[in-house]
Amino acid sequence: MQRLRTFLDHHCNNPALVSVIEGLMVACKDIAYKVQLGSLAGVLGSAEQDNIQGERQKKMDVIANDLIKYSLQTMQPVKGMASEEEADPVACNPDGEFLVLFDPLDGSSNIDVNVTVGTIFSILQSNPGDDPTHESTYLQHGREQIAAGYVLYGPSTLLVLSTGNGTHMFTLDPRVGEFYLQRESVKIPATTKEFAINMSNQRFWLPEMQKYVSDLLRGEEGPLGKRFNMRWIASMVAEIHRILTRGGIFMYPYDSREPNKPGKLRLMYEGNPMSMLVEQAGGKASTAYDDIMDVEPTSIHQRVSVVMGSADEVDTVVRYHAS
Ligand SMILES: O=P(O)(O)OC[C@H]1O[C@](O)(COP(=O)(O)O)[C@@H](O)[C@@H]1O
Ligand SMILES: [Mg+2]
Ligand SMILES: [Mg+2]
Repeated sequence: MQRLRTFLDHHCNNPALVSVIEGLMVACKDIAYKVQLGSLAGVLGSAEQDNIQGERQKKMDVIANDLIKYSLQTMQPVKGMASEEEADPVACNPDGEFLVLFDPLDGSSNIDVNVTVGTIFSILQSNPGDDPTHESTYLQHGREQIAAGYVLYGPSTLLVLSTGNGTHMFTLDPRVGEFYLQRESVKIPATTKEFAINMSNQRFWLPEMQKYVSDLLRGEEGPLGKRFNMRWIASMVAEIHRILTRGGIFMYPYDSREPNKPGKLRLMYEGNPMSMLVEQAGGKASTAYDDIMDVEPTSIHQRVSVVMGSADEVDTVVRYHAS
């Protein structure tokens, strides 16, 4: 079995990037340990405060954010960071070369019911002279990511990673504290019969999305000509992991509940890194109109409509929106 470090030494010819990924994994192993202990470590429940997005934080959102933040601040190659749980970017080493954007705990509404959550991260190259306290420093297209990944805290702790050369899965052996290669160059099947969407928002979707989902629900009797199965975990990391493992389509589209926002999920630390992992595995990632990684970033907490997974099914959704 190949250790993460050995794999990275062979597949990533950027030692500074390897050291950042390894440093992130030290923090993520600590998060995994605390998530596993749960109430025994006193980490469940609400933090009784809201984040910048007006969402109530869980204790574990704050703990995970602090663990990653403090570890990035000690890494020489990291110039700055932006997090879902931080209103503003945080400066690290002014001479660093990388910017790290992250969602410290995705799906955190699941933490109190012992369902899978995860950490999502995106790594960008910084330009010399850029100010790490300025939001504009971080506003690069998804295509410019040099690495993206997530760590899944489920029955096993997994790292799913791309440095631009395929998407690879690693499993943590908690007995020795090492990640080992589980699957190299995963491929998402182009077709699927499984979809994931929060159906309770149906009446708020655009008519095009309503039409697609209602055709899909008609199964083999409808125009899509096949019977679909549905899953909704309310944890994007867990849904994308299922899709990377066996295919499927995941959607959190625009809806009219907050008409001025393009969607619920965040572009810079949810949409973009997941899009890179999905595309590197042969899938597609769209807003229903354009590729997510081509969306022009305007703020670090920007929202985006998300349709990603099996390529043929994403194409079908885009066709419904083109007509
Ligand atoms: O509760 P809803 O509206 O179904 O939203 C679920 C979605 O929200 C998220 O939990 C948002 O992420 P956070 O938990 O990091 O805020 C996604 O993981 C998930 O897909
Ligand atoms: Mg999230
Ligand atoms: Mg989160």
